Amino acid sequence: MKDGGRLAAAIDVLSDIETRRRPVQEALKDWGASHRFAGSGDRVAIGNLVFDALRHKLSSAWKMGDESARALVLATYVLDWERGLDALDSALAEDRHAPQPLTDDERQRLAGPSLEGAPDWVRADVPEALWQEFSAAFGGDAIAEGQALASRAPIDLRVNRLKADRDKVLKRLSHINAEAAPISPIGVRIAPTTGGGRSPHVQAEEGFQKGWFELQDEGSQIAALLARVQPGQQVLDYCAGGGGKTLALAGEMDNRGQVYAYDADRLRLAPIYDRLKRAGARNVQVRDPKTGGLDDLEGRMDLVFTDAPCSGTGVWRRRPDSKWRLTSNAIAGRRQEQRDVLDAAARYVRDGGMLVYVTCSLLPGENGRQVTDFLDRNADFEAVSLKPVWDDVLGADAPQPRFDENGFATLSPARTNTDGFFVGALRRRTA
Ligand SMILES: C[S@@+](CC[C@H](N)C(=O)[O-])C[C@H]1O[C@@H](n2cnc3c(N)ncnc32)[C@H](O)[C@@H]1O
Repeated sequence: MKDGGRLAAAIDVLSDIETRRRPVQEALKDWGASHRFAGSGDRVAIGNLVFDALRHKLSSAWKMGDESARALVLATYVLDWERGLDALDSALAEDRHAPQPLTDDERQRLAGPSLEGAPDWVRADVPEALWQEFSAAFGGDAIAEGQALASRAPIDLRVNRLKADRDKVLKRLSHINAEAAPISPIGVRIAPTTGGGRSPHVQAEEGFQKGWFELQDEGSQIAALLARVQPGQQVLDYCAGGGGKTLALAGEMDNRGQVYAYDADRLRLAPIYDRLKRAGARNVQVRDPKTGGLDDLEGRMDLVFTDAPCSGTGVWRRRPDSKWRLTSNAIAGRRQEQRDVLDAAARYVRDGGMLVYVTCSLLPGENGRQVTDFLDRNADFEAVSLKPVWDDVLGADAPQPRFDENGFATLSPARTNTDGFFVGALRRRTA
């Protein structure tokens, strides 16, 4: 396919997503199934156009004076991909499957794109309904944070210390330009592609199959490292889901001690079994909510890790469609779940043990406020500053997250070049 056909396809897929409110991957898959002649390079380019158009939906619509799928895709090609107007004219002219030629208005807007007069949330590409809370979190940096959340994310890998070290993984992945991640001592990073570029398929690498590394954003790795788990400890991962954090915690324990992986939704736990096997993590016991309760763990855990359900505002780089779907009802629902999770998880912490609360949200109501409300309800817990832990585990010279007055940490794309994560640490006071 030529660029004209790819542009037309991206417009079709984006219209499908917008009009039928379909998940991006599903709409792309359907398009692929009904256009079998398209090569894999075409599919990648079309997918990239759609994802990038969603990332910059508000600012592109403002520049174009039009929020149609056509306007968003053309703006992505000319402005975000920096192909320019001449390339677009050729693409539209050379292919009979291409979209209609540019109108005078479109040409004018693409030639001199302007955000003049645009409100801050449009400049930041953050939904208007969330702007008040989002900007309260970041003050003068809010627009820069929104823009960083609208960029492409790198591929981050976590080296599994049970089976490999970072040098070994870097050597094996040098052909895909893997580099040491800037903050996590066990992180490996592959820079994001640009334009229609294809990301390497790291799961096809021998090192992945052998369990030397896992796909995991650097922010997620850091959240687990800040819990500072030690070999020999008793650990409960209370919202284990598919096991991303469980594996990261187990990777620090040298197969000594015990990790209990629990989730209220047994279907979410399903992938954990294969992942644990591949990683060689032998000290993890999965507790299925249907068959294995947690009563025997009450008051016994050195660390309870709660990677709570959240709005996912911190991972908009990777799931730009979720940004435009978020409703205030959904966020209110997550907040209630977070409160329930904290109250339930706290029961398992021993005297002097730690409760670590994590979200991939950047909204204060799901983060610091949730934890301080918990502290108000539970006088037997106290906040523990993560600042000294950060300096000790990651180095005082490493880029710093935002620390609030309790020493809770907020990582973000603009600040730490990671996904957005909140980490708060609490200790149960000794009697
Ligand atoms: C952010 S996800 C966990 C991701 C996972 N830790 C990882 O790193 O791959 C949040 C999880 O919390 C679970 N959850 C929600 N409410 C819960 C509850 N009351 N008790 C336990 N788990 C709960 C959800 O099923 C979901 O899998």
